[in-house]
Amino acid sequence: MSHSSEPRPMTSRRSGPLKGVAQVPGDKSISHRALILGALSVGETKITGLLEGEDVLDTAKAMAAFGAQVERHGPGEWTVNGVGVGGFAEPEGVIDCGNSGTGVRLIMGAMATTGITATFSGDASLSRRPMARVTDPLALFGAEFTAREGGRLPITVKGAVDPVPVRYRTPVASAQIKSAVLLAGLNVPGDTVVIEAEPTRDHSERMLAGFGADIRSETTDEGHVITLKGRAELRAQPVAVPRDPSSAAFPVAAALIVPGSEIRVPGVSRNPTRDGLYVTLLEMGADIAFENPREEGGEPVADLVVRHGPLKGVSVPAERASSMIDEFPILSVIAAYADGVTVMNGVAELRVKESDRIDAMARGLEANGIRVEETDDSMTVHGAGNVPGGGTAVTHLDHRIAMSFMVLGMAAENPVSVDDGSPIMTSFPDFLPLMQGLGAELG
Ligand SMILES: O=C(O)C1=C[C@@H](OP(=O)(O)O)[C@@H](O)[C@H](O)C1
Ligand SMILES: C=C(OP(=O)(O)O)C(=O)O
Repeated sequence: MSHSSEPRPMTSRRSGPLKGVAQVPGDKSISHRALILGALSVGETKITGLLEGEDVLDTAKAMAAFGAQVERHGPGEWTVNGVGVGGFAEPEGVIDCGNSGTGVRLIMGAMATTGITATFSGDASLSRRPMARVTDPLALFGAEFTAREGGRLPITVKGAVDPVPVRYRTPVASAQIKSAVLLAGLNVPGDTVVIEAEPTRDHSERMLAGFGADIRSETTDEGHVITLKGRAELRAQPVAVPRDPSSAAFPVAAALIVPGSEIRVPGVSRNPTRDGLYVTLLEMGADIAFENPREEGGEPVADLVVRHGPLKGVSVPAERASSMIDEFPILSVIAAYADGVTVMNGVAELRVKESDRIDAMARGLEANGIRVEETDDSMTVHGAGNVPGGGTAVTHLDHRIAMSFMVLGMAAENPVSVDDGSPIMTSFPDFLPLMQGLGAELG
């Protein structure tokens, strides 16, 4: 589902106190993985709470194109009857991954060690993003690639017929690179090893173990080392997808900045590899309680209770970046309402997301009266406690930029607009009604 719809301008306005319960959607990272591992398993995988955003629906279509039987039974309820590790059929058409870096990179990994050929494409945003970061390690298994200039999509992958195991150190902190290599390693004789300097989100490792793969993670002098035994047989498993902490960040941020707000966000994943925003918000003095901590679908979850209150600027250390990599756009909005300066360090990866997120946030915040400084790998927001607003931000096909500026407007002196809110459908299809239901004024 490449993003071809007409641009949808949106505006948000200063809102009264936000109140109520925000039922945010299922986790996007876990939803992709549930569909892919379901397709690589023998038997029927029942998924509940699947995110039905465009990114994940594109992965569902891709799994069907590779031969899995993928069916929707009701909201968030899906089944996947898999073809087993190594069982992918050659797809007839081009695999269009739309706006999704996770989708295209993980699926390329999953098919790179099967002896089939497939061509992948994406929308204008995905076609600008670097793919050599996955095609380089996948080539070590013996797969071959034909890419557009600069290693960009569209890319044709000729899977390795006799793949060899790989030991790979990721050059940047990226769960997508790690996951692509591990998924490729499933159909390889012997151990595939991924070494990362800093641990990144570990949903692939958790879910692979749940589906019966022999996988272990350890911290050694080399770093965080993950070892997967290949030629695994995956067994279908039920997957209950927890709610997405990256999506929860938007109503949470809105409640923190709109005076008088108090909201509840139930069942949000508190996986420590995803928790950096919440650690940072507590350092800023945010009033957030984590109630009923429990385990759901193999992930720690809690109910968040969030109240408006004063916030102060902080310095976010570079080591925390990977545990909140998608939350810097919304953190920069919260920082605009805080007292003092917020510095975000070690965030160079933001430049190669759906947009250059440092540039997109800096330009949009400036257009709304906020002072921002940037370097190659940092961003500094000067909070003054109030936001003039009145500007229009350009979203560059980036859902998180669109939602961040919609939240900015909810407490600004003047309305805040975006040129195109349609990319929100990739990760948070109910964003608009959910925020309106809490009392936010946007549309
Ligand atoms: O593995 C994943 O599901 C994701 C990993 C991150 O990307 P990188 O691996 O490029 O850091 C993140 O930004 C993306 O939204 C989802
Ligand atoms: C970076 C993101 O997703 P992806 O890389 O899957 O496009 C995101 O959702 O913020």
